Amino acid sequence: MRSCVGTLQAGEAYALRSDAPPGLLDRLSERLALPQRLVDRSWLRLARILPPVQAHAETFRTMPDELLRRHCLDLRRRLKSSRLALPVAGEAFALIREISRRRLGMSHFDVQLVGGWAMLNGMVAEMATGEGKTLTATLAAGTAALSGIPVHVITVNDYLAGRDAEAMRPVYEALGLSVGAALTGMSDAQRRAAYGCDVTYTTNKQVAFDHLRDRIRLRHRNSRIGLHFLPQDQDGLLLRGLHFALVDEADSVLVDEAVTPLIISRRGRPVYTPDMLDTALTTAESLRAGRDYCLYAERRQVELLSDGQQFLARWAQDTAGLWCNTRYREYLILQALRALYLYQRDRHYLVDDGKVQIIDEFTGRVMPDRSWEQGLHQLIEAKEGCEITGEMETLGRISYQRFFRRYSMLGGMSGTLREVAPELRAVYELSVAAVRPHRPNCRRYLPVTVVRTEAQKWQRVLKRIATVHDSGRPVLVGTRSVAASEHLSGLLSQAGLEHRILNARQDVAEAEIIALAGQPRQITVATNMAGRGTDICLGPGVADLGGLHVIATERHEARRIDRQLFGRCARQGDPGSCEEILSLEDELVARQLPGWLRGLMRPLGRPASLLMLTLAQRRAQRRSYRMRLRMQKMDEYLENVLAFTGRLE
Ligand SMILES: Nc1ncnc2c1ncn2[C@@H]1O[C@H](COP(=O)(O)OP(=O)(O)OP(=O)(O)O)[C@@H](O)[C@H]1O
Repeated sequence: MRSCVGTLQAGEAYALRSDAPPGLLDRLSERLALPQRLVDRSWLRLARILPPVQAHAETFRTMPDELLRRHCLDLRRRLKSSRLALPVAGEAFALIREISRRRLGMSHFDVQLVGGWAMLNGMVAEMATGEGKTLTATLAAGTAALSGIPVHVITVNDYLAGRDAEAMRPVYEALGLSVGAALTGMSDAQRRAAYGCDVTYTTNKQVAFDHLRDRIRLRHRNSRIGLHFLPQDQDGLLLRGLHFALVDEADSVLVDEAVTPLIISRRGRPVYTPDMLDTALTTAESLRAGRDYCLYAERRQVELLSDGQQFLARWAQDTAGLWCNTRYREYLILQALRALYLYQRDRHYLVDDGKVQIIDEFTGRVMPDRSWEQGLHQLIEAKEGCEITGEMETLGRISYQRFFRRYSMLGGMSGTLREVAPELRAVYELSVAAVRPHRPNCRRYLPVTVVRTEAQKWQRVLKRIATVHDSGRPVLVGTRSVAASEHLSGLLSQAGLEHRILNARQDVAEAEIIALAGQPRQITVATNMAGRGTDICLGPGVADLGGLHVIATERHEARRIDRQLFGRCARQGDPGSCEEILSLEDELVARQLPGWLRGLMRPLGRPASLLMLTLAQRRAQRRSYRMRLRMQKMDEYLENVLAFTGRLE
């Protein structure tokens, strides 16, 4: 086996592609392109991988292990010289398939071969949830790595990255390839070793931060020539450059998460004293909504009205110091209003061990290193009675859009890509290939239930859980916040229904909870942590009873995320069912639709309620899209401005 550690050598290039933003034509095509047009035409072209794989299948099947290993060495040489051309790549796919059959007991299906070929050709493969993307990725990652290209397999969280690296390790090792995982909490040396492997499993946050750290270290040699001739002492670098990235859950990583720039910062001294923060909070509390200020929950913004400004001006006459400065005073009070009314404990953040920890809205996990900017974090700390930390000072900044454009080769996969196909094309020059399912999907969608109040909703949910539980089937209930999952857990305990709960507060036993979630009569309540990527295997006899039943208790900002939750059931042709039990008091509706519209439509019954929910979701999706565009423009602006004043990485 090859050595696992291969840090960057002096004189070796730190591979990087130009990250120039897309031009006018790309933007135009994003506006005009219909998702379907981008998606479907590729199937026939991609299916050309099947004949060469079949041609080698029989030979490899009868080859003893030792001979297969020797053949592997020969193939590596030919892959390098052929630059991943179809016949040799087909042979590599056949070899990986045979090794996977021997080591994992799973032989890639034809549709997975097509998916793997799409990824190797720089496309994102849309394969339905449960179609086996983890195994499919070994084809593209293994073939590229055999040809000498370092591969990063990138996913959304540490649990999935670690799980996939371990699950697929036997295949890579039998191919003579080293495999590592670069995860949160590892030392620099451990992560460097992981990036030195032929195939590295990691998360988008980890790899982008590590690249940003490298760039900060290389700040004085940002030119492409400078990166080609690294001096001897550059062994402090973590990565070997950005060669080939295979992005799992590509819509989440490349689209949803692209609204937040990655910032490396260092904790500075506190800007505000605890007294100042307390004063800001008590003064903000004495203002009245509607008269002094207006809350815009969907944008998480507050506007100070003229009555509020006058009230603060009068109040400031009796104070001293910075409060006498109008701009400063109004700014801090606005931040205090946001901290008080727009950021909720157990929904947007947790208080753990006396610290405020932000919850990632998409993954449901805590982000231990993150903090809000411009006094907001400190105001929330004061609100919760925590110790006040210092403000963060920015050392380096990069957007995901810019980061992923720097890979020499980019491919990916997800179950939910259609809606974002034009955006992927315009921003990353990626096309989507729709891969057919291996077996027809047996998922049953039960009718949506919409009730008026939250209390009614939880009663319905409880009733449904009890009914499905009595039938012997396992149930997975998805909630949008830690608070909601704990509320439902309380109700279940009162009703004497044994259950398990998976959320940002209780993530230690994640693998064990997931392993049990498909067993007969099991009830699992989970936030988004049990969304993407989670593979719930059915226990004995469960398929005969109808498989896993999924209940969604709230809609997400994007329909794609709801579909990911439904995708936990009915995988690989298994039976399974899902339903939504929603209320008109759910946050999505309250945030996205004005009160008058909700009042007008409420008496009109179920069709109007459903329409409201769809409208609310559409508005939220459009808003996120606009935010991403703004983020991209901001990125371009910063790049232009900093070209004169010094770069931020
Ligand atoms: N070729 C195969 N033969 C047998 N089982 C397979 C094969 N491919 C995948 N599986 C099984 O199918 C299940 C689903 O696989 P996996 O979790 O990779 O799906 P996925 O497409 O990544 O799902 P999601 O979209 O939810 O992330 C796993 O239990 C896996 O072992």
